[in-house]
Amino acid sequence: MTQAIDNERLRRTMMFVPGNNPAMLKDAGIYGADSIMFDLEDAVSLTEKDAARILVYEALTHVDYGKAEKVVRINGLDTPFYQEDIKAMVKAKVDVIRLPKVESAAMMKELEELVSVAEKEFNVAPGSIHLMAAIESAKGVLNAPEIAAASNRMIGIALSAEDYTTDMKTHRYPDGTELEFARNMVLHAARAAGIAAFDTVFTDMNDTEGFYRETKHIHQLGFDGKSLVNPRQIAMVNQVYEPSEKEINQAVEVINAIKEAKVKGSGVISLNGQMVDRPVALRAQRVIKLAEASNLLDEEGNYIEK
Ligand SMILES: CC(C)(COP(=O)(O)OP(=O)(O)OC[C@H]1O[C@@H](n2cnc3c(N)ncnc32)[C@H](O)[C@@H]1OP(=O)(O)O)[C@@H](O)C(=O)NCCC(=O)NCCSC(=O)C[C@@](O)(CC(=O)O)C(=O)O
Ligand SMILES: [Mg+2]
Repeated sequence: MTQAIDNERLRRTMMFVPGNNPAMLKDAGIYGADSIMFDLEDAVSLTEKDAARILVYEALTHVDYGKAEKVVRINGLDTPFYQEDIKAMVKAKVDVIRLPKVESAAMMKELEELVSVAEKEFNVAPGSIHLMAAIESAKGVLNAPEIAAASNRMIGIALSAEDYTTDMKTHRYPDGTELEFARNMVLHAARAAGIAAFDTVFTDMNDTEGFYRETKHIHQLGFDGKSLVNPRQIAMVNQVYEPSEKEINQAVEVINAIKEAKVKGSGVISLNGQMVDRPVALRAQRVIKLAEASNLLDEEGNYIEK
């Protein structure tokens, strides 16, 4: 049985941390990323795979990462490393295992099976380790809907544009046109399966303007957040996802109107002449969650200026 997945959890920022870098592993929790993604795959050279696995295991079992969600990107199913990776990460009770280069639901099912076996072997609560898939090829994009629905352990799927654009025989352009189809497929597949959607990494640390433009774009599309490679990117993503004063005040009004209607036993709510229905209420709840994460609400739940 899978343990409950918090689909409303904020996952704006999922920061890669190379698994072979002890200093980065030790400090990864201080930057305030919603999720920390320890990497055993492409940030680690072939000769360091075993050492990185041990380092990440030690970090997961000894370092306090506070409220951050702990994710590990293991090596792919076409490598000699993934079985040992799965065993070690399950034993360390990581929150989420991210499988790279996923092209089919069968790959996620294979991962699920191995995780279940490891949970038994290491006496870890059955169903407590959650999963996510990285979509990095044309085949993966076309199969995104079945991948997203492959397991009830899934928390989300992510687009990985560096490998994807290579597979598509192109590269990344500033306007991102080459990613639009993939972004929309990943997003729709995630939403249809009721899980989170993560946009790809942005690798030019000096192009702040380009990073801001891309983050605004994926926020508008509806992504939950982005994979990141550097702590300097966290504040900008949080800023883009921060609701405005107007949005917060409207959300507070909606939530208060719903509370009032409940007290009166009324099912239909009218706010300033507008009917408030379920989608409006759900959007308001998300705005409140984002406002809380940005410390923009006081104890009574009203907007406070920073
Ligand atoms: C980019 C750069 C070299 C820049 O270095 P810089 O030296 O200029 O960084 P600075 O800003 O100066 O660092 C200031 C302070 O922050 C510390 N710090 C920096 N980065 C930190 C971090 N990540 N975690 C914790 N700590 C960190 C640093 O140690 C220093 O600490 P201190 O000395 O104490 O002040 C560095 O960030 C870095 O290595 N990033 C991770 C790269 C990585 O993981 N790549 C693989 C994942 S992508 C991939 O595989 C493609 C993909 O698969 C993706 C998909 O699937 O989505 C696809 O296909 O698309
Ligand atoms: Mg990749």
